[in-house]
Amino acid sequence: MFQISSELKFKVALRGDTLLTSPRWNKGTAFTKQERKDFGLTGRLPSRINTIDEQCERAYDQLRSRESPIQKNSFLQSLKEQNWVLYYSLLSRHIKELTSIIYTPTEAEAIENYSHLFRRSEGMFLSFPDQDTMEEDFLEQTRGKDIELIVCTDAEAILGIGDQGVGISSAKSAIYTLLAGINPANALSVTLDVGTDNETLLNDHLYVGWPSKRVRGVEYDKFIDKFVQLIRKHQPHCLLHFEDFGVSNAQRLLELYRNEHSVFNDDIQGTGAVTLAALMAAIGVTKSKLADQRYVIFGAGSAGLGIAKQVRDAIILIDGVPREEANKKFYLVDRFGLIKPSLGPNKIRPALQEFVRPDEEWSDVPINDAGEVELLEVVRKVRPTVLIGCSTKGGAFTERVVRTMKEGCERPIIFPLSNPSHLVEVDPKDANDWTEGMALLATGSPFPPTKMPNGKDYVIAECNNALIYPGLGFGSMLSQSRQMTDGMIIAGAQRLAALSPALKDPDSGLLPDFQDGPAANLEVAVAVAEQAFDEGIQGVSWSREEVRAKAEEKQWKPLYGKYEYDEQGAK
Ligand SMILES: NC(=O)c1ccc[n+]([C@@H]2O[C@H](COP(=O)([O-])OP(=O)(O)OC[C@H]3O[C@@H](n4cnc5c(N)ncnc54)[C@H](O)[C@@H]3O)[C@@H](O)[C@H]2O)c1
Ligand SMILES: O=C(O)C[C@H](O)C(=O)O
Ligand SMILES: [Mg+2]
Repeated sequence: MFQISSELKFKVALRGDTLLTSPRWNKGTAFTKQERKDFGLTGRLPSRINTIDEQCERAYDQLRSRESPIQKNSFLQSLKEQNWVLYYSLLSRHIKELTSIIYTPTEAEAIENYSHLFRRSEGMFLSFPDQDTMEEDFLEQTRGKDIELIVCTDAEAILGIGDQGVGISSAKSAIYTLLAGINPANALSVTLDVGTDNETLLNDHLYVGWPSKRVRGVEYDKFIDKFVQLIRKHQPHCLLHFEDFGVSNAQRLLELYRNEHSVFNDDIQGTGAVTLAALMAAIGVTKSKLADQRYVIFGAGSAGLGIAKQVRDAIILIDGVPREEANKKFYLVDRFGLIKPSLGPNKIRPALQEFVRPDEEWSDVPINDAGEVELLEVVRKVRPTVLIGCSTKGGAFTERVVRTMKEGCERPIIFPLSNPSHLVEVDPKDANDWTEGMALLATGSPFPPTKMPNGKDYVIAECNNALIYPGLGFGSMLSQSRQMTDGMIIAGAQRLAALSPALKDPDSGLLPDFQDGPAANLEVAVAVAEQAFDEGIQGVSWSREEVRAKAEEKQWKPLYGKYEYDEQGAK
């Protein structure tokens, strides 16, 4: 339980209703008698003074009275708008249960219904038609603030549910606070509204975003560039986290900006890192090496390519395999089947080039009516030891695919990572049954444990980038590195893999449980910051030995401090 710390003291300049309606400073019934007097609250609050424990108990009771996950999500969203300490304190007490409510999978439903559930805006909205005032609008909200983190999205590829216009995903930023202790006052989520191609939204008169087709091409690039340059100018030290951009922009934008600023693409790098950690744990169980695996990746979008590159880089670094040879261990399959040259340039993004398989290799393999090599045929020929799904195609790993894979290897490593839950490529229970309990499994959304043939529970690891991106980001913010390098990301993944419960008990989950997300992300952050020192790119004056202490000291905790009224104080 959190204690009220007598050490935390704040000078606050808000009074009365403005204080009660500030989620950052509001304490509700926890304001002390003295504070009520000093801040003009005595007549505005009922008499009894509650502790944070009592407030959490009340809020949890109210939450439980909501039946469906989306109702609970709305309740928690309101709570966040009222009182940050109470919101994060409640989440911290029930991390596993409530992460699935504020984040994956329930957030998908909240995002899809964003315009209808809309009550109060959160974060920043920068809309294409208002780009002339972008700088003023940005400064209006950020002037005088120390913004350490900006999570931005253009919402073209939200989870696996596609283009959601301004269906904001502020949960990513909340997870930074919950799992890595980023001060919510120093974080900002930004929606870059460049329109939407989602017809349902365009035809919905309650849609709150800019009701226009998506801007693309040069105009889009200029708009994004204006935003990035604004950040470089006014918040040069902040981490810029890109989330859920469309496949044609995600990798491109990352490459464009990653050497200029501390930029991070979660779907590419966060997913690559958490999947690498889960794979390291899996090969720890099978006592093999990353370089010994044959990888089939189904869905060659941001996540699929991010995973391929991350694992390939680890094979080079850890197993000492040359790049060309490492590339050959991967088989990428997308909506047009196996990625091979005869698909033509329109179906192969330039970023995929390194992983294109030669046509000759497949001349003896059956093709479908469209001339494509389907997943089942790839699995038959390759006999993969690792099968990863990030395709948004629920159920794509059919019984035949899974059983065929099992024929080719003793312990198939199967990670159906598409979110939300209904898009999972295979239900882990089925994958477990079809492989007689031999599969090593991890999913993107949370799933309950499944039974092994011996009656034991098998824990399904949640291989979601939330288990690592808060730590990666925190490590970079802590060390004030101007870049998030590949070395920093691999260091974070290795640290997470070392925490795998499966290394002690092979029937345990491949990754730490989400309940342990804060501890895991702290370890990741420490590893990342230490690596920044090793690479000599830290921007701080303290030493590498102090990393852990500095990390612990910097973490924001959901605690009420003592307030003193001061006209020059915080607002
Ligand atoms: N577990 C995690 O941490 C995590 C992280 C990122 C993404 N994801 C999930 O992975 C999925 C993809 O995300 P993304 O960011 O890469 O999206 P994306 O749009 O960049 O990529 C999706 C890819 O899947 C392909 N695809 C679509 N339909 C297909 C089909 N029927 N068969 C084969 N391929 C098909 C698309 O052509 C595209 O290349 C989403 O469901 C997302 O929620 C999970
Ligand atoms: O948001 C998530 O749950 C993970 C990932 O970023 C995704 O796009 O699915
Ligand atoms: Mg994402």
